[in-house]
Order: sequence, then C-alpha cells, then structure tokens
Amino acid sequence: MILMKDIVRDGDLVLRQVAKPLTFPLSDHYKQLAEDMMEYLVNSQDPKIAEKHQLRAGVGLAAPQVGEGVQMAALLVPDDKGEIIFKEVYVNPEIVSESVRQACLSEGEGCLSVDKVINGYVPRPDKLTIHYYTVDGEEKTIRLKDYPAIVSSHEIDHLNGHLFYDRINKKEPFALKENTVVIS
Ligand SMILES: O=CN(O)C[C@@H](CC1CCCC1)C(=O)N1NCCC[C@H]1C(=O)Nc1ccccn1
Ligand code: NI
Repeated sequence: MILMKDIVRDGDLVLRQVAKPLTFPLSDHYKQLAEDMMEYLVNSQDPKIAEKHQLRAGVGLAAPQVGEGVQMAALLVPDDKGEIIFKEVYVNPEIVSESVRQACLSEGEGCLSVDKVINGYVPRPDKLTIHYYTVDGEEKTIRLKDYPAIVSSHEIDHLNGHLFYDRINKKEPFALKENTVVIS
C-alpha cells in the first residue's frame, strides 16, 4: 500500500528527469506498480481510509512521484458529486494533439509532491488527444476536455520532468490569454 511517506517531494531529481518508456509485456513489478498507484488514489478518495492512513486525496499519480522513473500514471477523476468520470492507467502516454484554447482550474493547482502552496493559474490545453497503452499492452487514442484533460496534462508533465508551477506566469500569476477557459 502506497503511503504519504512513499511520495517523493520536489527537490528529488527523479521529479525533474524524463521518465523511461516501458516495454511490453510489463513485468510483474510494473503491473503491481500500476495497481498500487490506482489503489492509492482509491484509498485517498475514501474519507475513512484517507483519515486512517493520513493520505492526501489525489485524482492522479505519476510513477516518478513514487520514485519510479518510468512512463506510467494512474488517474481517478471524480465529478463534483464524487462520481468517477475517468479512471485509467496510462503507459507510455503521448499528447498527439492539443487545442490552442487553454484551460485552467479556478483555484490553481497543487501537487502531492509539492508541499508548499504556489498560487497562480496553470494554463493547459482545453482539449487534448492522448495516445497511450493500457497495462495489458492495448493501444488507445482518446480525446479529453475539461477536468480530465487538465489532470492528464498534469500527469504527463510529471513524466517529462515538469511540475505545475513551471507553467505559472512568474510576473503575473493570474494573467490569462483571452480565450482561456477557467474551470471551477
Ligand atoms: O500528480 C498528481 N498529483 O500531484 C495529485 C494532484 C493532481 C491534480 C492537481 C491539479 C490537477 C491534477 C492532486 O490530486 N491534488 N493536488 C494536491 C492536493 C489536492 C489534490 C487534489 O486535487 N485532490 C482532489 C481533487 C478533487 C477531488 C478529490 N481530490
Ligand atoms: Ni502532481
């Protein structure tokens, strides 16, 4: 079971490296890692389990955040009623196209690997097309928009050594390009 102590924090080099692609069939180690990462998200979104184990609720988790520099990320995205609207483990994900239009979360972003609060809008593509493999090696291409797209962009950034605050405008953290969608 992944706990907060297993989550690598900003400053650790693994969060700033480009993660290595995985080959198929995945070894048992990486199949287990995928399960453990998804289990963390499920546990962290369960108030009782999160309280018991002091887990910070998360909607996504990338392998480098648990010290594994490989191209794998788990996503468990709920809507504002707590219903899961997107659940997937990406292996070797690539953004094949992204909208010019940008979107950002109205409350800005945080990261389980960044302990400090960094304020500011984090502009990301409003829509994106992602090509990836499932844990079983099945190839998929999906188009996402809104919150699932934001979460996917945040996780794929982790696989390329980027953290959310890299995208905040240093001079004007709350400046926005005119056609940016603000998602609350
Ligand atoms: O790389 C992955 N991470 O760093 C975990 C992040 C990923 C999200 C941040 C912005 C887009 C993706 C994460 O989930 N959070 N960031 C830090 C604390 C809050 C938490 C969060 O937003 N929790 C949440 C939100 C809605 C419903 C339930 N829980
Ligand atoms: Ni993160």
